[in-house]
Amino acid sequence: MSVLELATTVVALVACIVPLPMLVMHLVALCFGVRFLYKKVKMTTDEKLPGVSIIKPLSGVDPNLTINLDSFFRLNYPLYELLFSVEDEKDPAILVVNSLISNYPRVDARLFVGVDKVGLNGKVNNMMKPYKMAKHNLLLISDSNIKMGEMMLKEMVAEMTPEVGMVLQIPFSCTRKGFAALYEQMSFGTMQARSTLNAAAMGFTCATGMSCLFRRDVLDQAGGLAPYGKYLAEDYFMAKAIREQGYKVITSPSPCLQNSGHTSITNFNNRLIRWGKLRTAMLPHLIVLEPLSECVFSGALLAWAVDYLTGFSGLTVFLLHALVWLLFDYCLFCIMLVINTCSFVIHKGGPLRCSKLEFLVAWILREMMVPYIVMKYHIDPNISWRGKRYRLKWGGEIAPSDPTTLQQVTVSCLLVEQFLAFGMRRKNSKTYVGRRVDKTKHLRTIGFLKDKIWTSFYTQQIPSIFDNLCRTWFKAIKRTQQDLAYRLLDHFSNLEWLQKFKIYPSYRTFLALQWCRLYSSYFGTKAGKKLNNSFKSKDVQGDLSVTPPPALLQGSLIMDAPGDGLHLCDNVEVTSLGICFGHETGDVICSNHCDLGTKQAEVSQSLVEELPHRYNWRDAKLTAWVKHIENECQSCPSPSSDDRDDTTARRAHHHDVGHFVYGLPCNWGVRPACDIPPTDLNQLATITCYLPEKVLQDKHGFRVTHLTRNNTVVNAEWEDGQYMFSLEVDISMDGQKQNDRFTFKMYPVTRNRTGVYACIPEGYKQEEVGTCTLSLKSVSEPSRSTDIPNVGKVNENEYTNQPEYIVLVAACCILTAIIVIGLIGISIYIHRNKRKEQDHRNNVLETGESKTLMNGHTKDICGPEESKTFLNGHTKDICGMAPNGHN
Ligand SMILES: CCCCCCCC/C=C\CCCCCCCC(=O)N[C@@H](CO[C@@H]1OC[C@@H](O)[C@H](O)[C@H]1O)[C@H](O)/C=C/CCCCCCCCCCCCC
Ligand SMILES: O=c1ccn([C@@H]2O[C@H](COP(=O)(O)OP(=O)(O)O)[C@@H](O)[C@H]2O)c(=O)[nH]1
Repeated sequence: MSVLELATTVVALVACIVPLPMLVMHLVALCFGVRFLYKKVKMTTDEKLPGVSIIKPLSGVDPNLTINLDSFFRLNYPLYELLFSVEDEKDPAILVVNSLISNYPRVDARLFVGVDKVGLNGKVNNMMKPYKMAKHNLLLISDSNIKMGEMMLKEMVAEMTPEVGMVLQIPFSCTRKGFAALYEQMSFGTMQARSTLNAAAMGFTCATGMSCLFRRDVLDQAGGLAPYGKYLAEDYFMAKAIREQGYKVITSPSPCLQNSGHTSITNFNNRLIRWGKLRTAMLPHLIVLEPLSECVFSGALLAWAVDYLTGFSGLTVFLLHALVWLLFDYCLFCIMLVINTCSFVIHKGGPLRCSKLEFLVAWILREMMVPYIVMKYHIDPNISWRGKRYRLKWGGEIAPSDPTTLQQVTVSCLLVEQFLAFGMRRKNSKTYVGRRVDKTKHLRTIGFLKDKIWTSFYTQQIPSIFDNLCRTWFKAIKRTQQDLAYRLLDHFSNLEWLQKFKIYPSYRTFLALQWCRLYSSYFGTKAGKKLNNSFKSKDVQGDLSVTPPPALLQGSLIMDAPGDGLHLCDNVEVTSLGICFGHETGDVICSNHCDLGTKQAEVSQSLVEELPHRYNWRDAKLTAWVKHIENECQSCPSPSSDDRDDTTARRAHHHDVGHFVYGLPCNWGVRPACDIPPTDLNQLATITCYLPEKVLQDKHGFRVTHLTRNNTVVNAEWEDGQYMFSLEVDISMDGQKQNDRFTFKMYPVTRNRTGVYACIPEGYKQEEVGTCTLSLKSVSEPSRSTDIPNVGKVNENEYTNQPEYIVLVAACCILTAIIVIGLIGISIYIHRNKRKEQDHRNNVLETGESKTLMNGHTKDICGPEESKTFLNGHTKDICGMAPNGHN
């Protein structure tokens, strides 16, 4: 046996052992899980309970934020205070918190705005103010996406015995609608639960800071909260410090229920990738241990080892291993559902909320994702978290990340916006950068203007690509669109030159987003990168991020090819247009931003007629069109006197004229309307208000009224340049105000909530607005049982018939089929090779090439068994074949 063979055999033997600790881990998780999660907690009487300060660091809103925060106002605990904190005064979460605080005047709750920067970790910075101001010694840090059961705080405090310094909740998640939510819950209920339960059983510090209660004085002895700002996994290091003070860190039997309103598989995988990066940076041995603790890797290793050592089919071993693993995971998941998720009623051995098939599909999908996730978190040390980017160092400390902080992203958007608005001309040259890329499929150059004008992107054929990229981009910086829009809006408002465009304030947000969309898709392309580089090249003078240098402002420009805006958003149609005139001084005056008002339909029509020709315009046609617009603009009233500069306009030459055309929502002048799709009882309803752009431009407030009960459920007032919302407790903002519409979520839908609604802007009468009706999809209410309230009950069909789910099932089936076929193919190939080898050996024997055999030399022909036969002088059955070729 060669050294290599020997080494391989040793590795194979070790590989055979790997599943054993995993088997132990599975068993420990099951046994400990049953014993631990079902244990009866000894509660202290209310009078003896210590006060608790609950810190809720918030950053942005999601559809479930109101329900999640609301659960903290309803805790069954005698003495506690709620300390909310946000970094940014423009954070929409402020609206949610304020409305809850006013709904629960008897709960001691405060909101802190602004951070105390003690490091790079945004969460720690955000928590510093409440940490300093907390009244009680027991502190509970609880993430924004956590929904708390009424009794959970008591349960956690009950575990806080004198020798304990920190009590953690095992991460789990609420049962929510959709396959992505099942995927998330299944992942927490299997792989993560296995590790955390094992860690708890064996006394490891497996701190997850989503929900952790600790003694402030103990942490203060270790320097307080501030030192943890330098880590991203502050939870792990805080737990470590508490242990080092001689206190125990233990786990509470009630899992922490994450209940984010945005569930998507990609989002969740990105979270896993982020966490994986943190764990392996602070505990490098997990680089090896984590993959080994995954079914796919340990199964593959075992399959190979068994095949190598015994020749037994690796595929069979792999599938059997996966089957056993699946059964363990299934049992653990059932155990984790000990809490009838989110109804907060102990429900022993809770049933699966999905069919076994759905569980299987989610499980297979997760297992198939594992190699991708593991690979991803080893590739890139940069981390994006809630709009901030960090670079991880070994040991767990963080540094500012390489490029693309939010600031830079914003600036890049701005670059595009300037690029779009002003065209891009190299200094002292007639060549426009845009021409270099006009051959790509994303771009078109308006025929005859080619030499002068760089046109915008051709979006007609790729709106969905734009959308996807845009979404990815927003996700990457972990900001809601609304959130980002606020920032951009802010940024835009400060640009003097942009103000000259007189873009309606409410509409700027939309434009900002569209520009960013363009940015994200365009600079993602090869051509875009080139272009981006030329932006940076020294050919271009001036600091583009501030104000365009005069040299760039001269000449023709076009902001958007006529009609392109139409395709960026479903409900947008070109109704407003203006003309920018190049001025002798190099300044740009964009005048005649004409409110087309009643002419809207007419002008839209004329544009629509132009659309087919828009890339083949002749000079004369353009001139005619410009004239037409000018005439239109002269005849319509301007919104304000400084809005027009007709003198300059008329002075300008046509070749200096560029057109900017942008879309306004179709319902510029139409009456306000709303929409509520039919919803099941106890489920989530979506109320969408469609407000005419005019209303938004004039900064009217509006209210959503439940006409059937004559009750206003949402009140939006325009204050300090933004809408301030007062929402009923079961209503939350969707967080995605789109252009002319606002979406609100109502949860849970009760019978009282059904009926007719209207979104009524200030100054409108009820009769002037459209109404919509919240009706129930299914009439029958889910059955109630006495011991298990139906709050957490999920409709049996909840997971089915969803496109995402069906696509995933299909994808899983196809992938599984490919893998199985692939493995079978490999097995057949190996088998055939073995057969060939065998045949070859036999041939060798037959043709007598191996005369050595007769002399008793056996090497190189057969294995040891056959050799023996030969040595014994038997000529039969050598290598399974008689020398004469017969068996
Ligand atoms: C051959 C068998 C070997 C077995 C090896 C076991 C490998 C363990 C595998 C996975 C560990 C999973 C740990 C679960 C935690 C998952 C969540 C997570 O990673 N959270 C981190 C980040 O949390 C967020 O950070 C920002 C903060 O603000 C947020 O609020 C947080 O939620 C968090 O930092 C995690 C810390 C725990 C790391 C310790 C992991 C040690 C696990 C050892 C368990 C081994 C037990 C079995 C031993 C045989
Ligand atoms: O820069 C940040 C990042 C996070 N958080 C808060 O930290 C908590 C955890 O954030 P997230 O849910 O994104 O973390 P995850 O659980 O995904 O690790 C939430 O309450 C956030 O509002 C914050 O205040 N500022």
